Amino acid sequence: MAPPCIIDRSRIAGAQVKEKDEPLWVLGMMSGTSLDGVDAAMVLTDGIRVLDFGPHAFRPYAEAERATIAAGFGAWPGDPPVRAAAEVVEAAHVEVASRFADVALVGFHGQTLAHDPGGRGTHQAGDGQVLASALGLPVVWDFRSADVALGGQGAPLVPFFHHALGRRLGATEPLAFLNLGGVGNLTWVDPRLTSPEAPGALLAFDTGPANAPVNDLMQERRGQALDEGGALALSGRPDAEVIARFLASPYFFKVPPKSLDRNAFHDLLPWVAHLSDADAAATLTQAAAEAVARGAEHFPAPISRLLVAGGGRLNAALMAALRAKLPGVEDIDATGLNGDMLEAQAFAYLAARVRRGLPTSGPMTTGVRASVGGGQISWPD
Ligand SMILES: Nc1ncnc2c1ncn2[C@@H]1O[C@H](COP(=O)(O)OP(=O)(O)OP(=O)(O)O)[C@@H](O)[C@H]1O
Ligand SMILES: CC(=O)N[C@H]1[C@@H]2OC[C@@H](O2)[C@@H](O)[C@@H]1O[C@H](C)C(=O)O
Repeated sequence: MAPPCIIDRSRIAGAQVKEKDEPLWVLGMMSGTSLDGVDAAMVLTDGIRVLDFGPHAFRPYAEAERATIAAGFGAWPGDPPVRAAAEVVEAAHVEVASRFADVALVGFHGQTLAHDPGGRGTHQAGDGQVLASALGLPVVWDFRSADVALGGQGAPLVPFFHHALGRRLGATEPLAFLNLGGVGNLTWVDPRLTSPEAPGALLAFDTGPANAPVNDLMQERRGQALDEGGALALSGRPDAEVIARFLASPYFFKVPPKSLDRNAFHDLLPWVAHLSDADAAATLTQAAAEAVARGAEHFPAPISRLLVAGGGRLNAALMAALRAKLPGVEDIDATGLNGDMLEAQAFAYLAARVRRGLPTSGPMTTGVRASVGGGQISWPD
């Protein structure tokens, strides 16, 4: 059962009749591939500029909730485990959203259970109408389907937000944003171009597995969720043969835009089965950095700053491996942004774009044929 909603409803009616281009406080929520929990963050935005950042919260999944969602990995709408997974996702989001006041609009990503853009499509568990009814707020959700329907990868979607951030930071030359979640994704941005839709403004794609393989290893060998700080990886040595085999994977020879399912590199663990815990962790961590370096070869022009967001930036072994391979690697927190909340903030920004009818992806971010606005809006009953 969702807790009572404390959202200030007196403000909502006003928000809904506001001019579409007026800035709104939007609550964005993301449940990422690592299944640690729900990130929620407020952004003041008109869907073009990022004007301010508001409060944020993290709502971890309990062990039983995580197991229920994980049982739905690989499942498609209508498959038996999906209903239970979606109910957990919806309840957790309602619970965390209820902690915020003065929300005018919600951006709800949901939890990706399966992603096969060239085949069955993409599937995020969680129904935006359930949230809209429970919260009494308009909710933008189902951000990826329209892009996939038009031939796009449906991911990554954060790049239009990265473009807005590049401009907010006052950058005057190309820079890149790297997200190190369960999967990695990289966005090259030219902030001199005012619109993310302008040809040459962006190039984005998933780099490969980031934290997911090392998390899986830690779970399997040590019963731990992650390699805290990268300590285990730092005590080992990467295995060159495994790295070479990894880099021979067909994914690295695909030209971007391209995207990955969390489990796309599931076969990595058997490849390190013969290694000690430390060497296996070092190898999987190095592999994530090598994948990013391969990705950077696709940049249309050199960059001097690579801003790293996502939980992987807290892994010292991963950051050291990246710095050894690429110039300009910085923890994005050093710029004043919040590397833990970037994806949640992105879905706030994208929700504001959907509300205004603006595109959320384009040929150079998802490979979609033409710029497209994903997302549907559900209204409170
Ligand atoms: N202190 C830490 N030390 C090492 N690794 C960490 C630390 N904190 C987080 N991580 C790693 O970051 C992961 C979580 O990152 P994040 O929250 O960015 O992923 P996500 O949003 O769930 O995934 P995705 O971006 O792929 O959807 C954890 O599962 C862990 O592997
Ligand atoms: C299908 C899906 O949910 N993909 C996620 C995943 O996690 C990271 C990477 O793979 C990225 O493509 C995407 O998430 C971010 C938020 C995005 O769409 O930009």
